[in-house]
Amino acid sequence: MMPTLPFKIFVVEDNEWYGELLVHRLGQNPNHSVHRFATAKACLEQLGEQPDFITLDYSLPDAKGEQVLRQIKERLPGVEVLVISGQEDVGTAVSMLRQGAYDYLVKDENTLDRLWNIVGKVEQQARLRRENNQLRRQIGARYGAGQPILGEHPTMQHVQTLIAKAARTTITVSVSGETGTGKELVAKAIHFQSSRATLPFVAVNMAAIPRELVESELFGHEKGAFTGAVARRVGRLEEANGGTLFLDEIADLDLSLQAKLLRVLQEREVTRVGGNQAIAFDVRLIVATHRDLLAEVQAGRFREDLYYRLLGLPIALPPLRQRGADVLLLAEVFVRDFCYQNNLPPRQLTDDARERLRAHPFPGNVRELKAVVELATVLADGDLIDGDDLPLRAGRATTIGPGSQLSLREQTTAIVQSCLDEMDGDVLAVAARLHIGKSTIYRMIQQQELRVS
Ligand SMILES: Nc1ncnc2c1ncn2[C@@H]1O[C@H](COP(=O)(O)OP(=O)(O)OP(=O)(O)O)[C@@H](O)[C@H]1O
Repeated sequence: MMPTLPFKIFVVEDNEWYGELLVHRLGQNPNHSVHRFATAKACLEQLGEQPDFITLDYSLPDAKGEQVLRQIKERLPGVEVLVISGQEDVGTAVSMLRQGAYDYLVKDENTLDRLWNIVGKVEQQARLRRENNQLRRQIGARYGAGQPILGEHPTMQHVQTLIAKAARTTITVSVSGETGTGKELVAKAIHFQSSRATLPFVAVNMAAIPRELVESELFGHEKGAFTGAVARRVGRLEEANGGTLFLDEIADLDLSLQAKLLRVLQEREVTRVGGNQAIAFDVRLIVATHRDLLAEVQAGRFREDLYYRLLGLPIALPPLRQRGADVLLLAEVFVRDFCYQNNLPPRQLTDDARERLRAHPFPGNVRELKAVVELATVLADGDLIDGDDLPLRAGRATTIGPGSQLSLREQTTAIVQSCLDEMDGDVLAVAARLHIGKSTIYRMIQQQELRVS
């Protein structure tokens, strides 16, 4: 049985006698916590208290009902607002209901009874919603939504700190890192640690959708908008409403669509393809890319204005080969989980297997490591997983030198990093050894190209 939280009601009514009457009636339910405000301003200032229900007098001394309702709905879209008016006016009633009011009552001898019934109904709906949310949270935690991000390397600890900070607000987050470094996992972690955890998490991979379909996938379309649009389709943005939209491989978005996305994000309204009605939405945006987005901007392939709109809080995931002993920690957890899920007796990595894992560059990062150790677990004959059981392919060359497939910039970073590691993070000594400016090294550290353990 879930605990019953008090049902918080705000009564906004400037007539003191009538306001107290409402407070008294609503306070007869011991589970109600009722507060009265005589002005719109006083109520709006206290919205941070997250009321569950608001009764709003249409004619307040400092604002009209429409204005107050709009401001309440902008800040707390989920709260139900009941408008109470001194006189019957069908036009006003319709307009308030259109703006999202729950109901419209005229002050008469039946108001208190009708109010009591309405509050009872809203309270029951809110309780069911809370229970539903709690169950979804539990299911989410059990079935992967709350999958932990493993890693003890300082760079990964820093990532964890940034995730926790990002989760506290709705700031846009841009995650970067090579393929398989865990960008989607980070996006999910932010979502499931945030207050939106029980609302949708919608992931869209820009690289996976045919170019001509991206627009309707994101923004939706009306029936008949184009050949093949046989029915109306809600876009992914609308689908994510209230929750989080994760746009993976954002650098693959066409320039023309970049302009449209920017407009939609700025206006917080989307119009389906072939439609003419703007639909307001509220989503937290997380974007990811394995490319250097700034370089894409410089090359003219990504709009600068969109880049700044999306940058928000940047989280850079280091490649697995730069996470030291994390590779072993991850490997052991993957082996243990795989054995458990497949009813196999527990299996251990031999020293030889551990050494080979440490030495492998893992161009496919954590995804590759997981596949490798899971296959090795299947291939191993006994309780031990030996080096020869590991299907390690000669991956992308990461060595430094003329034959390397790394870019000049990546090779430079690798050289400076290895010197930094060797010299225990002594920037001045590294600068002297490599004949480069210390500020260059500090800048690379600040931009998280280098790490100092
Ligand atoms: N730190 C980690 N701890 C545990 N599992 C991880 C970690 N990082 C990645 N994984 C796992 O590795 C796999 C790949 O992760 P994910 O899909 O998040 O990577 P990605 O960077 O989004 O990849 P891509 O660039 O190809 O889209 C997933 O199975 C994920 O659960």
